[in-house]
Parts: sequence; structure tokens; C-alpha cells
Amino acid sequence: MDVLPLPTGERPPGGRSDPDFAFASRGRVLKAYGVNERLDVALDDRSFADGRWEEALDRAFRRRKAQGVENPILVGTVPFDGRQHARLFIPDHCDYEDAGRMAADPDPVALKAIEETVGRNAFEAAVTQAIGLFRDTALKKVVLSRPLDVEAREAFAPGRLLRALLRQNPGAHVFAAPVAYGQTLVGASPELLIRKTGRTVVSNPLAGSAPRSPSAEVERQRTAALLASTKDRTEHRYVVDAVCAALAGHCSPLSVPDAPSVIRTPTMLHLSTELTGELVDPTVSSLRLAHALHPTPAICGTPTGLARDAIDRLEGYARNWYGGMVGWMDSRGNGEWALSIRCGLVQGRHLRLYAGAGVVADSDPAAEWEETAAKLTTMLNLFGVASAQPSNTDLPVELAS
Ligand SMILES: C=C(O[C@H]1C=CC=C(C(=O)O)[C@@H]1O)C(=O)O
Repeated sequence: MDVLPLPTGERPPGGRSDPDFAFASRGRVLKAYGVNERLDVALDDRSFADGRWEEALDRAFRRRKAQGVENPILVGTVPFDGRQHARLFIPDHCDYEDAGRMAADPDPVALKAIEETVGRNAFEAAVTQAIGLFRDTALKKVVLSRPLDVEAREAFAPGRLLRALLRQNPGAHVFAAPVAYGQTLVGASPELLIRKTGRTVVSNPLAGSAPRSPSAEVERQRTAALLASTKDRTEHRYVVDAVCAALAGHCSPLSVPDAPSVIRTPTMLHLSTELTGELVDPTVSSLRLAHALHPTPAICGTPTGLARDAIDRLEGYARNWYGGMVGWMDSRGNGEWALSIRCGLVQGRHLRLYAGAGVVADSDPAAEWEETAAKLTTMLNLFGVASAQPSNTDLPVELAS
């Protein structure tokens, strides 16, 4: 579904006031309208190495300043694979809205089907193969993911999904970003890849997970178990080490807590480490830093190249935007980029959801499947079908209308 045009007659519904791009952070939603200039490029090593992309962006910012905008911004999404083109643009107009005011209850949506395009058996077989790779190769961690395809009776309204995600996930980087004509990536990411404010940078890698529980006692036990779990600590350590390595050359000092803490999203518990640093060169942009970090082992693995190869061989579908980044950057290089996770790609009546889990030598395939199912509830909660996970079959599941 990722490259198909919208079927004739289907246009994404939504009010005229829906922004073309939205990104929530710390209680405020950045809303961007219209496209003043598009800067779609592949943000790979080459683009940053020769400096041409940053020069092009600088020229675009200067054109915008000449039109009277004091500090223009760039917004958009970068795919998982940096060789594919990013969707970045300088908007015509931006403003901010309080996230609480913009939030709304989910609309009832009549779902037609939920299809496990990669089913439980296939996913668990991929995890088992990855565990084999840990024995036979230098691979230490790989994040394996799967799509879940949701079909509704009518076209999804990305703007309404955004408002409902804001209501259900007030602490997340909730976003809605156009990625192609008629296609919008919407989600509620808990993971900040990088925030740059002047000289200061913050990155908050997450890895190591357990589902939330309605029982406070069970949740206390799960939190303690997560903190004590060697498997989860190892999985987490790979990410923190990679983030440290990428930021160390840019930051002095770089402060890294000795041990992770546990953060809570409405659906998940995660091991979390917040790193803060002072940039040696404050002119380094947030997008350059995000590029230096991406893909972290929170979404790819360790070592990166082997993990990428394993993902290509084992996942059996194309991630495209899932596992990339979404955010904004101003003309001074300040900005915020969140990992594109807990998200889905909306196209007309179709919504492809994604979830992944970090696999290490101690992983249990069944537990990794359950973890992806738990992560999918962030998006499935929009439709009140969190527990309607199809059973151990690869067949589509028809929902009662
Ligand atoms: C890859 C995802 O989550 C990442 C972020 C937090 C915890 C993760 C984990 O425990 O595996 C993942 O690294 C996802 O939600 O699809």
C-alpha cells in the first residue's frame, strides 16, 4: 500500500483548519500550513559529507527570510533508510496550539478488517533466525518489526486521528506528516532522538519494554522486573552506547546517567536514559546530529550494518517511513527529531500500523511477538480494539460492522 495513489474519489477528509504537518512536544503542537519550498533529498552520508544539502537548505532559509520571516523552519519526515528521499518542506505559515486544547476524543470508526500481513509464525521464525545470527555472526542486537493493516469502511481523517492521539498520549511526540500525495504518517512517539536548543542537546533513547497493567501492584512488579532484567538492560545498553558514541565527538561535557530509569507511556513501560550535552560547535544543526545518530539500535541494531542486513533479510516487508524520524528545525539549527514509532501510514480507508522489538541473544520469540502486540495498542486504542489482536493465523480478520 505504500506507493499506491489514492483510489479515485477518495480524498483524505478533514477540516480546512487541519495543519499540513503537526508535531507535539512538551504540551505544545507545532502546526505548519502550506508548502513554501520543498527540500526532498536523500539524507544519507553523502548529502552531509559534501555539505551541498546544508548549503541548499541555507539558501532556502535565506529566501524565506528575504520574504520577511525572521526565523523560518523546516518540517518533515526522514525514512528509516537514509538512501530513500526524505519529505521536508519550509511551510507557508506556522503556529502553535496548546496540545490539551487541540486534543479530542476519538471518532467512532467502522473498521472492516485487521490483517496481519506478517503473521505470528513468520515473525517468530524471523526472531529465531536472528538468534541464530547472534551465534554465527558478530550481530548482537536487531530490532525486528511487523506491519498490521487496518481497513475502515470510510476514509480515515488524519487530522482527527492526530487530535485523538493527543488526547490519549498527552506526553508523546504526537505527529501527523504528509509523506506522499494522499498519504500521512500519524503517530505518538515516546522517543526523542535529538533536541537542540542553542548549545544544549538532549537525546532520550528507550529500549527494553513491558506492557502497562491496570493493577498498581502488577505494574510495580513489572517496573522492578524491567530494571532487573539482564536481557532488557543489555538491549538498552547497546542504544545508550551508540548514542554516546555519536554525540561524544560533538559534545563536551556529555552527561549520561549511570543506570536507566523506567518511563511510562499510556500503554508501555520502557527503560529510558536521558543524555544531555553541550555542543563544542553550536552551529552544528539538529538535523546533522539526528543524521549522526540515525539509525540507533533502538530501531536498527548493533552493529548497524549487520543489523540493517538482517532487517532486510528477515522482516519481509518495507519499513519506508516507520523507524525514521519526524520533526522540525529552524534556520539556526535548533530543532527536535523524534523516532517515527507507535505510528501508522494513512491512505484513504487503509492504515498500516507498525511495531518492532529489540531482539538480543536471550530473546524469546513468543515474548517479542507479545511486545509488538502491546506496542500496537498505542494506535489500536484509537479504535477501541486494543485486545482484538487476531489469533495465531496469517488470515485477515473480519470485524463485525
Ligand atoms: C521499535 C519500537 O520501539 C523501540 C522503542 C522503545 C523500546 C523498544 C524495545 O524495547 O524494543 C524499541 O527499541 C517500536 O515501538 O516499534
